[in-house]
Amino acid sequence: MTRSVVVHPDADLLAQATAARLLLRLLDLQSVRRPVHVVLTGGTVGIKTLAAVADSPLRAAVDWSGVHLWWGDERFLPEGHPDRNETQARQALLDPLGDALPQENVHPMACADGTTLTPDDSAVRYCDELATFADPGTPPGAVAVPAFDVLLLGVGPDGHVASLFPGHEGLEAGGTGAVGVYRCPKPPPERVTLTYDAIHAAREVWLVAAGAEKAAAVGSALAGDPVEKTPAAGAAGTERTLWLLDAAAAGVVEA
Ligand SMILES: O=C1O[C@H](COP(=O)(O)O)[C@@H](O)[C@H](O)[C@H]1O
Repeated sequence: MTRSVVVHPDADLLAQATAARLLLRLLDLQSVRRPVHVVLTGGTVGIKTLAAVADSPLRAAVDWSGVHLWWGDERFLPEGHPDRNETQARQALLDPLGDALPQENVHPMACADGTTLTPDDSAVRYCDELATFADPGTPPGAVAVPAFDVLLLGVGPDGHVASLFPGHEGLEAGGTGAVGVYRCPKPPPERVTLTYDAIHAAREVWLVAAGAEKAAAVGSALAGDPVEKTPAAGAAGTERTLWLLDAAAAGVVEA
């Protein structure tokens, strides 16, 4: 597995460069395999990146009927809630893609629906969905998830990725692809997240972070601090782990 760090001048250029990188990666992948599985992230740069994908002329070169979209985590809120990562991703990218992206290729985590459905229930449903698309070659005992081609992760100022928060439940969840998490330090308190087992099944993990408030967490993760302190330190793909930063998150101080 290779790990690289790429630094861009600011958050806008980071989002545009990440979008261009993702679109070119999809084009490369589509010349060798189908379907391609991509995991989306929420968060500031994550959604900015999706908007940049929608705005790029390169988006027309991708065969979206061969792309499946998943989420790394979700805020457990009612359907259409503006704070759901899914809602924000739909507005930024999925709606602009329109019919080019078949709805059956879109795999959101189940919403709070006003019944007794819990984040745990939503996670169980997601595990079932993940298992449906798992590689036939998944070894016995490994979690049944697709070998995601690109898994995008935002990084919180506290070093959280997906909804894996420092010192919080979910960090130790193993043997399953997704879990419900409760009492999260960042609102909303109830969420659903992929586990490290699912993240580690990805071929490529791309961590995107912008802003000086992320610099300490990024530095800690790159230094290899324990995941209990900095969950981002534990995010890695089987083939490649790519850190995509703006200068402020990289701790670059202007002279
Ligand atoms: O709550 C979340 O936050 C993180 C990071 O968000 P940011 O706004 O600080 O960039 C995000 O990666 C995650 O998907 C989301 O649910």
